[in-house]
Amino acid sequence: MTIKIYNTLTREKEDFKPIEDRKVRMYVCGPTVYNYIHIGNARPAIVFDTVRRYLEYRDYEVTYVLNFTDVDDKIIKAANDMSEDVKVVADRFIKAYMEDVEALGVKKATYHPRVTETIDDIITFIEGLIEKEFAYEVDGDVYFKPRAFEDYGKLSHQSIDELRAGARIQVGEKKNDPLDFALWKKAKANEVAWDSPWGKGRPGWHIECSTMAKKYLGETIDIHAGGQDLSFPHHENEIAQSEAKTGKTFANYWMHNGYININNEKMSKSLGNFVLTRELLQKHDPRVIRFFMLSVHYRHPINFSEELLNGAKNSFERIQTTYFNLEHRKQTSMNLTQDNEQWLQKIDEFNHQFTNVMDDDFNTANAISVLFDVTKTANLYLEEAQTSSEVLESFQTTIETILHVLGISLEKETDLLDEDIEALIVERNEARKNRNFERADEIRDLLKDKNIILEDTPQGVRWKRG
Ligand SMILES: Nc1ncnc2c1ncn2[C@@H]1O[C@H](COP(=O)(O)OP(=O)(O)OP(=O)(O)O)[C@@H](O)[C@H]1O
Ligand SMILES: [Zn+2]
Repeated sequence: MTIKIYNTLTREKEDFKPIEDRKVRMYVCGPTVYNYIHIGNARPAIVFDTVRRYLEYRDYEVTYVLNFTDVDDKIIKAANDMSEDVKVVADRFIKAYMEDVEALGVKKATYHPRVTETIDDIITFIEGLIEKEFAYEVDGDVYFKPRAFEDYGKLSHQSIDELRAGARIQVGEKKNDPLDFALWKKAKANEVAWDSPWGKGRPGWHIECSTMAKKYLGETIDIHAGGQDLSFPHHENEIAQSEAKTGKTFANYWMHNGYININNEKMSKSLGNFVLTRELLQKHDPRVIRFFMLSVHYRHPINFSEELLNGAKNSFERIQTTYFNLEHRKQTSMNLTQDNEQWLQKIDEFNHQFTNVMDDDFNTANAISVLFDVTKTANLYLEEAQTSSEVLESFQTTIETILHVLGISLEKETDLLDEDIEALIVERNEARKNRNFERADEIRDLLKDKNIILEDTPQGVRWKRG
C-alpha cells in the first residue's frame, strides 16, 4: 500500500510520491520563542514527529527541518518588558522548547535553523524578488505584491478579490496595496537590526520559512507542515514568495494539524486560556500526554480536559500492564509449537492493520485502536494454561513497535512508576481476596523482579525499592 496524505492544497487524500526515491524533505514551522509553549503548540511538535517516525518506519530517509523564529515583534516586546536582550530571551525559550518537546518524546530535527543566523540568505532571497518585480522598497521597508503572483490564494482556496475585501492598510504602513505584506521591516529606534541594501532592519515573518526551506531542503520540498492557523496567511505567503522566486512548485504536500481547544475555543497565549506544557509535565507522565494527543486524528480538534487525560492514562496503563505480564510469563513459558501458528497469524494481521491505518493519512487514533486489539488478544493468550515464548515475544514486539512509531517508550522493569507499583499491589490484594493465588503470586514475583520489596504490616501492604 502507498501512504496517503491529506493535502490542504487539493483538499484530497493523495498518494504520497516523494521527489527522490525513499527520501523525504520535510519542513515544519517552529515556534516564536518569547514564552513557554502551551500544549496547543506542543501538538504540531508531536504529530509531525510521529509523521516523521512513521515515514522512517516505512524506510524513508527523512530530512526534517524545524525553525525557530527568534526575532519578531512579540519577542522584541517581551525583551523590552523584561529589560533583557532579544537574544537572551530567545535563547532561554529555545532551550525551554527543546526540553519540553524532548520530554514528550520528540526527536531533534535534522536542522533547527534560526532567523538570526539566516539573515544573509534572507536578504539574497528578497533581492531576487525585487529583481523579478514581485517586491518593492518604500523608505526602508520591502513589500511583496501578491497581485503579481498569479496563483495567490491557492492554498486557502480564496480569490484575490475575496482577500482584497477583507484587507486594510494599517496606520503607518507604507504599502501600495492592502494585500501586500512585509519582507523586510525598517528598524525602529533602539530596535535590534541588521544592515541590508534597504538600510537597517529585520526580516518579516513569512520570508524566513521560504528561505530556510530552500536553504536546507532545496527549491521543491515534499512536505510542509504546521498548525491550521498557519495556512493563511503564513503558508499562502510562503508559497507566493518561493514560487515567485524559483518558478517551481514549493511544496508538494501541505499538512495542517487541528487545534487544541479549551471549552471549544482555540487555546492561545493571547486569549489566556492555555495550559503550559511544562506545568502539565509536572503532573503527568509525558508518555500519557503524548498518548492522549495521538488518540485523536491530527486534523481533528481536541477539546482539552483533565478527564480526557486521565482516560488516556488508564488506557496507556492497561497496555503497559499487558506488556509486563507478557514479559513475566516468559519465565514460565516453554518452547511450545502447538497452536503457535494460529496466534502468530493473528499478530501478523495486527501488524498489517497498523500499517493500513497509518498509511491512511497517519491515523494514530486507529493505530491506538489496533494496539488495544493486540492487548486484548494478548490477554486472552495469557489465560491459556501453557504459553510459548515465541508467541509472547511476538506480542511484545508488536506492542513495542507500534508504541515506538508513536514515540512512546515502555518503561524498563526497574523504572516502574510509583503509581504502577501501587496499582499492581491493589490488583494483588484483589486477587488474594478472590482466592486467585496464581495471579497474586505472579504479581509478587513481577514486583520482586523489579526490585520492589513488599512488607505486610497491620496497616496493609507497604513497599519500598530494594
Ligand atoms: N491551540 C492550538 N492547537 C494546535 N496548534 C496550535 C495551537 N496554537 C498554536 N498552534 C501551533 O503551534 C505552533 C507554534 O506556534 P507559535 O509559536 O507561532 O504560537 P502561536 O500560534 O503564536 O500561539 P498563540 O496562538 O498561543 O500565540 C504553530 O504550528 C501553531 O499553528
Ligand atoms: Zn513558516
